Amino acid sequence: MVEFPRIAFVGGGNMAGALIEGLLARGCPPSRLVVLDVHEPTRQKWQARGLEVLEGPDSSLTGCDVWLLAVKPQQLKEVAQAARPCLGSDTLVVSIAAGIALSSLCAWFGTADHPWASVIRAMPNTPALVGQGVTGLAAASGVTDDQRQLATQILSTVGEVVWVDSDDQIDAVTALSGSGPAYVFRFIEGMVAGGQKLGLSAQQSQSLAIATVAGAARLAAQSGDPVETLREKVTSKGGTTAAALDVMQQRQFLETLVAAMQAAHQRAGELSAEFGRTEIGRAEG
Ligand SMILES: NC(=O)C1=CN([C@@H]2O[C@H](COP(=O)(O)OP(=O)(O)OC[C@H]3O[C@@H](n4cnc5c(N)ncnc54)[C@H](O)[C@@H]3O)[C@@H](O)[C@H]2O)C=CC1
Ligand SMILES: O=C(O)[C@@H]1CCC=N1
Repeated sequence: MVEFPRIAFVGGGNMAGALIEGLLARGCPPSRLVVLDVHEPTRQKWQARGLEVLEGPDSSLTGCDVWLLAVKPQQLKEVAQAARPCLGSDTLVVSIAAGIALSSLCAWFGTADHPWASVIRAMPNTPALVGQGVTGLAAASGVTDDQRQLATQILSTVGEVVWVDSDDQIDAVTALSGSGPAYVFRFIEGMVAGGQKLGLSAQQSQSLAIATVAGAARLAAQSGDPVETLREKVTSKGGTTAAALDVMQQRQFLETLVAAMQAAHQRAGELSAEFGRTEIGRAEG
């Protein structure tokens, strides 16, 4: 990125932290970043890193090119209502909140008659913290190509970006890669527990499990082979891997994973129904 845009993080918690650390690690000057957070220790933490911090919306927000909304879905509507008067004429609003639809965001930042056009929904994940994230993005119909490029530039500082065609698909992205690191961590926990049961120490099991997951992911990314082929290459006929995979199949490992993702997807829809109502834009429009 030639020049970093000025970005306001609305909510400076875990996920904003992953993105901020990623941006800083990639050379974004702290002076380009603003954090608005109601929690004083969080503000102090970012202030100590050289960022401008705000307790509530003010004109500093108006001067930012991008607002990156990183509060909980439950808080977003109220936050939008409070911050809306500070929008600049060209502010790009990027929300990472799970489940909150583009149509709600456009209504909250604009009015029922004139929804805010410049809204992007993004779903990053926590490996952003180490520059290995992946973010799914969908844009409201009024977003310009330059604004898409701006969002791509920001999120690609912390990993890959994948644009999808519709808002609905962001709920699927959430269930796959947004929540996905937790599935992988659970998988590693299981491998560590298994290693210990078989006589390895916790530390040995953890080193072996993490390196195996990281190495297998890299092989899948770099090899030209489909993952099915890679799996088959590990699995000798009548060997140890086949014995393990048989148990996984008997215990419906794949079906369990798919059902878990469906539950995450369903929860995204519920968050939208519970917290994505659009009355603010109507009432004040
Ligand atoms: N944790 C994850 O892996 C991912 C989370 N997300 C989304 O990111 C968003 C944030 O999640 P986390 O960072 O995990 O939550 P968090 O609880 O760590 O951060 C939320 C922050 O918002 C602040 N806050 C609360 N009310 C506020 C207000 N009225 N004005 C300003 N700041 C306020 C809190 O003090 C806190 O620092 C959520 O919407 C979540 O759906 C998206 C992708 C991945
Ligand atoms: O659990 C959640 O709701 C958020 C969204 C994706 C990851 N964490």
